[in-house]
Amino acid sequence: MAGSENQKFCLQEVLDSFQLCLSPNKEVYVERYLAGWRGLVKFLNSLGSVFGFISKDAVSKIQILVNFLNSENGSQYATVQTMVKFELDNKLVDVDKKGICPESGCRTLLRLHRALRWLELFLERLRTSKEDDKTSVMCREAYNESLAQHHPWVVRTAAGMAFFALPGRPAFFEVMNVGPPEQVVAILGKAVPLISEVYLITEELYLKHNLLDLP
Ligand SMILES: CCCCCCCC/C=C\CCCCCCCC(=O)N[C@@H](COP(=O)(O)O)[C@H](O)/C=C/CCCCCCCCCCCCC
Repeated sequence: MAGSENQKFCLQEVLDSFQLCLSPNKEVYVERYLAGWRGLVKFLNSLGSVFGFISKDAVSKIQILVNFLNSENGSQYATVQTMVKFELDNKLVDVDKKGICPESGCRTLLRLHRALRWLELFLERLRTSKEDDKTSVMCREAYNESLAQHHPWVVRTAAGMAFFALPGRPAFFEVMNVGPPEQVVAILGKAVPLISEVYLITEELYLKHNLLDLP
């Protein structure tokens, strides 16, 4: 993973990772899920240092999960489903909010899972946007509908300031490195349902085990 966040962004790679992260029986492979996030972090890094605090947080959460994957219990972290079962069975999750296991796999993945909902909402807005629509507005609306509800004022304020630094839609599409706008829209048309499916599978699993508000 070293240095991979600084390589050139490729949306197709991100799409492939999220596609490959679903097993035939709809389990979510953690390694592929994280590969998708690493690709997104590359994109964020290419937008400039103003997004550094966001990228740093995402990288640290990816790293926590990579450490679990590389640990002696690594095989239990192969899919989100096996991770949830393993951590719950072994009381490694702070379900009673007592401050134990503050960095469990379940709570760490939950943070990325909530961010995936932001991504889904943002990409859907981008897909249906017009040439002079503002990416900062699309990003803020998607954030307010999702992640913002889980962030304290100070994080919401910092995020809100960073959104102003987003490039306009044409420059944004260029950084996406996919081709002309019609091609960007077409690839987004594939990406959004895929991301939505991964999100829904994880959401249902977390809901079933009452894990959606882990501290
Ligand atoms: C396909 C190309 C277009 C889209 C590319 C999007 C690239 C986005 C890449 C990464 C997204 C960042 C994911 C952020 C994860 C945040 C997890 C989180 O909620 N962390 C907070 C809570 O953690 P704990 O304290 O409980 O451990 C933490 O406090 C957050 C700190 C940083 C601020 C997060 C703000 C997130 C704003 C949404 C992302 C905006 C990116 C804009 C780029 C288009």
